[in-house]
Amino acid sequence: MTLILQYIRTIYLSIYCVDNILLSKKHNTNTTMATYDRAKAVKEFDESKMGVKGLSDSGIKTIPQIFIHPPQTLSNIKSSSKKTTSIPLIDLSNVNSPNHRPNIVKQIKEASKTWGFFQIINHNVHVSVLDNTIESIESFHNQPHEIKSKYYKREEGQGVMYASNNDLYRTNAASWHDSLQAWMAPKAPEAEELPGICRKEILEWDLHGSKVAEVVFELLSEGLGLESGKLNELSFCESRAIVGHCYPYCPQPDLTVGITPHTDPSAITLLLQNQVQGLQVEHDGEWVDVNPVHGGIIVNIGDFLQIISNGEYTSVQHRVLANSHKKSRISVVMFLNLSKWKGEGYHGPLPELLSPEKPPIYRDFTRQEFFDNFYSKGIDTKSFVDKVKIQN
Ligand SMILES: O=C(O)CCC(=O)C(=O)O
Ligand SMILES: [Fe+2]
Repeated sequence: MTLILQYIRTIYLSIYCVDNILLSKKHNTNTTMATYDRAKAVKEFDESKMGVKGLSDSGIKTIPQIFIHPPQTLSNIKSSSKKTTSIPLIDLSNVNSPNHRPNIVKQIKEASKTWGFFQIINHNVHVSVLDNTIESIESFHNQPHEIKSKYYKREEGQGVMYASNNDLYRTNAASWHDSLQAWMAPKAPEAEELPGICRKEILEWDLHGSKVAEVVFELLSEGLGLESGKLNELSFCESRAIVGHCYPYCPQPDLTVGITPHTDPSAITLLLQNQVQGLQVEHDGEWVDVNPVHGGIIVNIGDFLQIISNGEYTSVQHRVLANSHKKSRISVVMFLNLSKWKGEGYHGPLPELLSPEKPPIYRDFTRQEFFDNFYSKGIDTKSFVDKVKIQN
């Protein structure tokens, strides 16, 4: 995923914006109109720098062809999600109480195994911090074209970016969302490049979110029967990327998607969302809605943790439907990633988890291999996990 690409190239913080032109060029979908020049249409859209929000605000009644997904992506887009089920809700209020902690660890372990997703409440971050972060991302996306377009960049490796159809989310058709992305790291000089309109709030959430992530990693370590600090030793919390998505109203939500099904390459991801529904998680072969819980923080397991936990935890596919509500859907995602620049070395299932009864189900791999993989592919497949899986 391009997150990882950025990760390779940008040690410190940057914000960027990209679109899926490059991929669109590679994956020109067949079209019934022989005259339709997809690459040209994508280029024009990109050069307009208006983003999906701009298109939506212009009052269009039909979406441009570049956003129309092939039937295979759309076939189950309307599949009714189980209304009675939802991802586990875990209350962290007594997380430091020796009486309650084992039960919380048990819940986290179970959720990470069966769902790959859970939602935490009473996590010690004031709800106003979460609300302000979401609102500031919304304000960024609501800015007039003249201001927002200054941040619009699509070349990889560039610093500041606001995104339309970020190529993190590339697929063979554009998806109906814009993003603003920030790389966070200690002493990041590029923090100055964050747009003024959401800078303060992003930095605030970065501070609190990192602490939440540390606690979650402790609980996940304990769930694996490891020392509490084991996963934090791998310093995922030092390599953070924050992405502020905006899914504006889509006039034809049955023809496109907000984000195509994918798993995250991170160790874990923290996600905030406003009250507009759209995120779905695959569970038992069905798509289940992730209902907004005010003040909740959604956590999901990424591919990297699935591998190093030797499959104890699961990185699960999720997607976002195109937004049929008039109000924009906003989500703020914090990826806690493997650090590219922390030396060389091999990764793979943690040796502490292996025994003759529990042999490794994934082989070891180098950091380079991990990053090269995400550099070269989109987010639509889970190929790295499949690639390192030991076949027997
Ligand atoms: O917007 C969302 O709720 C999901 C975003 C997501 O899956 C991602 O950025 O990887
Ligand atoms: Fe994701």
